[in-house]
Amino acid sequence: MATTALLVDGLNVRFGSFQAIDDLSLAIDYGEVRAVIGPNGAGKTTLLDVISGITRPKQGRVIFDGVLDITHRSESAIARAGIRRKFQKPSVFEGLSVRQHIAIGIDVGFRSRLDEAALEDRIGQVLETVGLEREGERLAGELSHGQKQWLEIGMVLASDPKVLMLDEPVAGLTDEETERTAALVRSLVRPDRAIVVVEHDMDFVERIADRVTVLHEGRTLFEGSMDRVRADAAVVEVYLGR
Ligand SMILES: Nc1ncnc2c1ncn2[C@@H]1O[C@H](COP(=O)(O)OP(=O)(O)OP(=O)(O)O)[C@@H](O)[C@H]1O
Repeated sequence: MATTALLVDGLNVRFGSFQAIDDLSLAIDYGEVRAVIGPNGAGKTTLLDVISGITRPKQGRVIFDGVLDITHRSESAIARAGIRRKFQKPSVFEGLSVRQHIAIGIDVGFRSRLDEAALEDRIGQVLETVGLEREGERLAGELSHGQKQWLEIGMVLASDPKVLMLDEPVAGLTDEETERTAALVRSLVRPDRAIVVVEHDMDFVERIADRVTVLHEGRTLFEGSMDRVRADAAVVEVYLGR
């Protein structure tokens, strides 16, 4: 198995005359939690958009699993390949139950390999993983903000992704919910999975990240452990010191 889950190579994204991603290269390994941090407008969400096939780069490539060039694949093909994302804004279906959400997250290809009992088992496992095993029959609209975030993480987990991308998973959560989310993210680490998290909450990042990539103006400003990130003068100058 390749050790590199995602290789981003010489990526450039422009919006009109604005260079959102500027010759960015980085490698994210299986088995790690990688946090991507940086000031507003640094290009973090744009990077996730390119990896998930929503935004087309002007130049550069994204290679998945060592061999598969996903740069010009469709969003659905990239998702089917095993790259899943939780978006920044919670977007649950208020009138559907928690279980129904997880069933939706188990994609058709995966589902066709499961009989009814196996499907129910899978839904139960996912609910237990995200701590919603007692909420299965509730409508998503009745959940707290934190529970909605965990439900969305459950939806992306349901198909057993190789790459899991979480865009601001603790925005708006209480301290206790943030702590639970950190424990949840760490529980999802596996040797054959890479987890990429974009987040502004630095204490949360410190709890979850094996390595941190600091973006600034579409480029990598620094990469390393959170300790080293906190000690880097340039990072303090453009981001942490603010
Ligand atoms: N579709 C678009 N058209 C024009 N400009 C865009 C588009 N998408 C993003 N941008 C601009 O590109 C820059 C990078 O945006 P991006 O959302 O990637 O930043 P970010 O690092 O995720 O910031 P934040 O922390 O605020 O979410 C921003 O200045 C943004 O306004």
